[in-house]
Amino acid sequence: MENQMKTVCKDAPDVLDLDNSTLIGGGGVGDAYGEDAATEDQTFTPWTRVVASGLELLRDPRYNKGLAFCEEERARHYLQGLLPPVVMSQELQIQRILQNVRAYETDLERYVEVMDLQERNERLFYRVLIDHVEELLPIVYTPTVGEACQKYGNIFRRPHGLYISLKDRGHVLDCMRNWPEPNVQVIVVTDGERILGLGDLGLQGMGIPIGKLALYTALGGIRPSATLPVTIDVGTNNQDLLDNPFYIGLRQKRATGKEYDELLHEFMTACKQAYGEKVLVQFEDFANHNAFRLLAKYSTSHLVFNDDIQGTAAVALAGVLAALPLTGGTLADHKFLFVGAGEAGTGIAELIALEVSRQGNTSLDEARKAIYLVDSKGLVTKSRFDSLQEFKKPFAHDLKPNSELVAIIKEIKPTVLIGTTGKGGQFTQAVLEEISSYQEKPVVFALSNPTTQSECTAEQAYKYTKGKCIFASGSPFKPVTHEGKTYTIGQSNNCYIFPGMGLGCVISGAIRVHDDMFLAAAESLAQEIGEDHLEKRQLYPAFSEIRDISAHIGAAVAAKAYDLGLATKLPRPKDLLAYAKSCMYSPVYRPFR
Ligand SMILES: NC(=O)C1=CN([C@@H]2O[C@H](COP(=O)(O)OP(=O)(O)OC[C@H]3O[C@@H](n4cnc5c(N)ncnc54)[C@H](OP(=O)(O)O)[C@@H]3O)[C@@H](O)[C@H]2O)C=CC1
Ligand SMILES: CC(=O)C(=O)O
Ligand SMILES: [Mg+2]
Repeated sequence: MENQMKTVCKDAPDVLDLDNSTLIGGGGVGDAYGEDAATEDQTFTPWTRVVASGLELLRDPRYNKGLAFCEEERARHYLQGLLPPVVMSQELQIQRILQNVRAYETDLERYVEVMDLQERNERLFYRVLIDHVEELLPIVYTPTVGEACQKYGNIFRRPHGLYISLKDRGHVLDCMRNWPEPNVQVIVVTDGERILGLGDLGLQGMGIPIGKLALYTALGGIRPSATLPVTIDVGTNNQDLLDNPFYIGLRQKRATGKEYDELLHEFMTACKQAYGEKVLVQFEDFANHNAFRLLAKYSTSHLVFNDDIQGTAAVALAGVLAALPLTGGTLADHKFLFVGAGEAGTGIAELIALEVSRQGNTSLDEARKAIYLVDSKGLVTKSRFDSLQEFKKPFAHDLKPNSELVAIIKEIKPTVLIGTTGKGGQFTQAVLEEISSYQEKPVVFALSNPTTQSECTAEQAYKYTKGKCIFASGSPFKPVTHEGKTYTIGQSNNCYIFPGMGLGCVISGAIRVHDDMFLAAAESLAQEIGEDHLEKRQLYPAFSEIRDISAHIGAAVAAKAYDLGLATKLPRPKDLLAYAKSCMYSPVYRPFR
């Protein structure tokens, strides 16, 4: 039985590791409950292990099987009379759930239904999600999760995850200790300031860490009990939310400066205190003025990465690598134009430059020369150097200022156009016509999420380039038929990367995340694309294959961690892929004794 125990008393031992029946943080050997270690003037916690039964069992989502409890289990666990007489297989339960989900009129209703299931019967939730991932990913993830975050206060039913606010300063660790799971391995944390391309949603951004971690489990096989979604509430500058009576966060403007930094630091420190050195912390949907500096600050002391900067970089690089057989040439033969020069844009730009420099044995600066950025003020040029944010400076070119995208494309003639603006519709008809006027097979990625913020739709991309482009998007689009040929739209979304990245870190016991681990993840993902995919211009594999793909990515990431001396799980398994697969959580019902 997984234990639910936690330290609630200052004088009691710090961390219980009941799997090993040893005490970490004080006390004698085998003194798992801290009784011997406590002196007479200290209080200690009277720990008990309880076996869930009866209604408690039915109400515990980790163990509940609903109507799937068999007769013997019902008898043994005091469930008789608490359930209707029918015993239903998990397969039939899945069919019933799907029928209900499909009957709703809106995707938001489907979201509420599916997330309710997560709160009721965790294994059934993951079984349905894994077996029907292509249908349900757009519900639990982009685009629907965006709408859910916008309306989170209104659809709020039960708390899920950890809410840490400015009010908790000085006792963040206590908040973390209130979380019932002692063996957390992956934390996804946001402060809600840049939720997808929807801006500042404050505490309502919580839907994102919850959704991302559901994918860590469903796509990457991380145990649900090892995942912890966190939202740090420092207020919001979204006036509509502040005025909304149903808003669930602090009703104040965002804290900044020292106040912000101290809370974040307390949180980062508490992560390690509560879960040890090797807990993976994924920064998610922070605004870029915090994202880059938090990543720089904590990447040398913690196992952290920023999904929007680094995860996105790996998935986009994988897509470009996969497109090379169609475009011809090598990565170094391409010229890249990024429209949107923030976390996603410059993150991808840097990883592409790193890959080019590795492949060609050239310097990073040399590789960056083929990469151009456009931000809200126009082309990133040397003339703007002094006022540019640090992360844009390496890509400033000696060109004249220009804020007109078609004119910029005319001048630079990129072969790869990548949108990461968070602003829908930037790839207009004129933009798409221009890039296809000189390029036989332009690569066009519209990466902004959710669908409403996409730089163009898949249909527009194929229509305005007259079927020439090789297109991918951040949110899902249905296949497009243009002049009799049907194109499958690959979803260039970091959800292809972070589950495998997490798996790789966990199975190797990695202590730090290194850029080479993202290169390894990108190369592994690109290898999944074969001629049959390229025939349909599909740059990413089907999500139905994703668990196997995550295992491959996990093995590649772990291998890199071992090669770099960053892995602590020794000896290194001989067959990392088999090991990765063997570690993955599977949500089949377990028989209870
Ligand atoms: N597909 C995927 O996996 C991912 C997609 N994304 C999506 O990418 C988008 C951006 O995210 P992120 O990079 O973190 O956000 P940032 O805020 O860090 O960056 C946005 C960038 O877009 C620029 N911009 C805004 N409006 C325009 C415009 N009209 N023309 C040109 N540039 C413009 C901004 O300019 P300025 O610097 O001047 O403000 C900024 O450089 C979001 O929609 C997000 O959902 C993000 C991560 C992963
Ligand atoms: C996918 C993602 O992380 C984003 O849009 O922010
Ligand atoms: Mg994100």
